[in-house]
Amino acid sequence: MILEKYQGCGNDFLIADGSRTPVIDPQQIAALCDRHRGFGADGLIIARRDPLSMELWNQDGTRAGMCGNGLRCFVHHAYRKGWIQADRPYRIGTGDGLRSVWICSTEPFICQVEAGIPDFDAKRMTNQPLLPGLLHAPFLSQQQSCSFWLGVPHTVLFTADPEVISAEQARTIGRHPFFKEGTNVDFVRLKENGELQVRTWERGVGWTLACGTGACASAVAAAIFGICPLPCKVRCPGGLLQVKQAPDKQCLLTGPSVYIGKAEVKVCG
Ligand SMILES: N[C@H](CCC[C@H](N)C(=O)O)C(=O)O
Repeated sequence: MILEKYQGCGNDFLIADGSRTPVIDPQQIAALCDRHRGFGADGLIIARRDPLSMELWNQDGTRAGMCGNGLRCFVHHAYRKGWIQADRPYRIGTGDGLRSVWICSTEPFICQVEAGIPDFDAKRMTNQPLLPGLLHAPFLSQQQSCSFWLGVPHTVLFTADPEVISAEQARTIGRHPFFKEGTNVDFVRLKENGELQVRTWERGVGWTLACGTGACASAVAAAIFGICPLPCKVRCPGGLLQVKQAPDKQCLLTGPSVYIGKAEVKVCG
């Protein structure tokens, strides 16, 4: 099996061609993504040409419906393979529905993707009976935060310094039983230069250098709380992403991606 590696702002993915890849199980995916005993990546994407679609697996072998940076890396891969051209938009199937994508430039490779329409229905996030309105997880009562679906579950917390949060603190929120499928957790601060600083603890991974849907969720939450308007720039530990929102509320994520190289691996079934 051939694996090709890409990264978008340091969120890195192994991409396997779905038409040639043998069936790989979650344990094999976790082994390939292991940073010490495998190739190392935040996730593995099974890419298909006909119809254009991607399937995302997290580093720990769990499945996720959507991934903003993974979709940007998929677009880069599809362009390199000649599956798509740079002159028009395409629709890509994901586990959370179809998404439009546009290539902005090829050297460096920059594309814009639809990350998702925020869904504020609390029932997507929790089975707990709640009052209508923006979901604020009750166990986070001391912090300015909200939880909603944006392709995958997100909880955005505004904090004085995202860098000082421990993995333990983040994991406690991300795996809290209040959330029926867990949640990605985005720690956010408005910088003096107007950018949003975002550090994301991802479900199935841990801290990542960037999270595309997390950048969008953070920007949407910042606009709701009146912290900064959209469009905005999101500074992740691994680079800069741009987020805007279309009139239909679809979040549009723009950023760079880099092709790293390929590896051949024998998967024993
Ligand atoms: N890194 C991704 C999100 C992956 C989602 C995953 N960690 C989950 O929800 O299980 C992004 O750029 O949007």
